[in-house]
Amino acid sequence: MGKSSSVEASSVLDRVLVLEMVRVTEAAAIAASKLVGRGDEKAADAAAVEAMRKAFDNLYMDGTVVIGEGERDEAPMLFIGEKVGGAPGRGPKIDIALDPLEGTTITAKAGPNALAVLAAAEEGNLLNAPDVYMEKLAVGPGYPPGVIDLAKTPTENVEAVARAKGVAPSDIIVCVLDRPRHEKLIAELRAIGCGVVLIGDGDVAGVIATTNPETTIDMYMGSGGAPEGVLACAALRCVGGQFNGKLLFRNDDERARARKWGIDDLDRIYKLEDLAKGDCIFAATGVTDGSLLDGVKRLATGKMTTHSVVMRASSGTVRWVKGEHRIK
Ligand SMILES: O=P(O)(O)OC[C@H]1O[C@](O)(COP(=O)(O)O)[C@@H](O)[C@@H]1O
Ligand SMILES: [Mn+2]
Repeated sequence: MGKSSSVEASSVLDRVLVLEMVRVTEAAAIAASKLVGRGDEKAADAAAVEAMRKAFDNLYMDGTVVIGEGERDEAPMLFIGEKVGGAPGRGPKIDIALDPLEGTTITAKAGPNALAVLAAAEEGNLLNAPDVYMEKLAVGPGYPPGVIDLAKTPTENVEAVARAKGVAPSDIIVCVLDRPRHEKLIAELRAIGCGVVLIGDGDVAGVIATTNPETTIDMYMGSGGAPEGVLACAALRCVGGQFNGKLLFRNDDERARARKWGIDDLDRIYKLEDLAKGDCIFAATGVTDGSLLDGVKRLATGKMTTHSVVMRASSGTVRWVKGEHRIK
């Protein structure tokens, strides 16, 4: 663990068949899609979890969930530490970070950008992030290393990105989760003239949006789930971009959780490679239409379509996969 060279690490992931990961996110997205707009977040999440759990059985790997639905006592399936994959004790040892339904509320309300998501890496390469909040700061590819710095103010970060992009700070577009806790941040950004794209939920898609010029989003700022931070980092490792993240603790119980997962420095600012290092795979399937992917569509022809992406850090290959499935 940790000591293998990147060549060895790559061959470990090769054996898992990168493309097979898409079948897992497809299964979760299809299951959740039946609950789109039905107002039942829990049912949608449960459907995605169950389908993803089952789909893992078809993969030749000895997988361990390192980021999942919660701790063993609070999640019946896909809890942290759960073994997944069809070759326990035999197949390659893979760590899995997952969010079978990223955007439960979005799904319940039929909003944009709900995804089924997972990341896979060689054992030890994904941060075992506790289920606490994380302060996030991200920018897409093409900027000088270190252009963003969470130790600096939002204004300073916008100014640095604007300078590097050769535009005025007021030309910078920042994506932020629409939450009362972000009032001050939003006011600061608007005071310097930034465009603030407020999203209701789904910061995995929000962070990844910085990598796609078509979204016009330059930066991502604000706090959201730490597990979602690690998932987004796995994607940025594949397509480029920079990320800073800092765990936020609301009480001693959350601090104790972090220590339990081996996190000693509670004030650390994590960079991209601290959260997802070495080779890794990121896969996602759209549940509802969004900036990254279209959602699951049931057609009158008796077919349904899915849209997925699977990418890999070592090669930088990004594959867009359109699936056509028979409706059973
Ligand atoms: O809603 P909160 O507590 O602000 O948490 C933000 C987190 O919730 C989400 O918006 C949606 O998370 P779920 O997958 O649990 O529905 C994430 O994208 C984000 O990181
Ligand atoms: Mn989520």
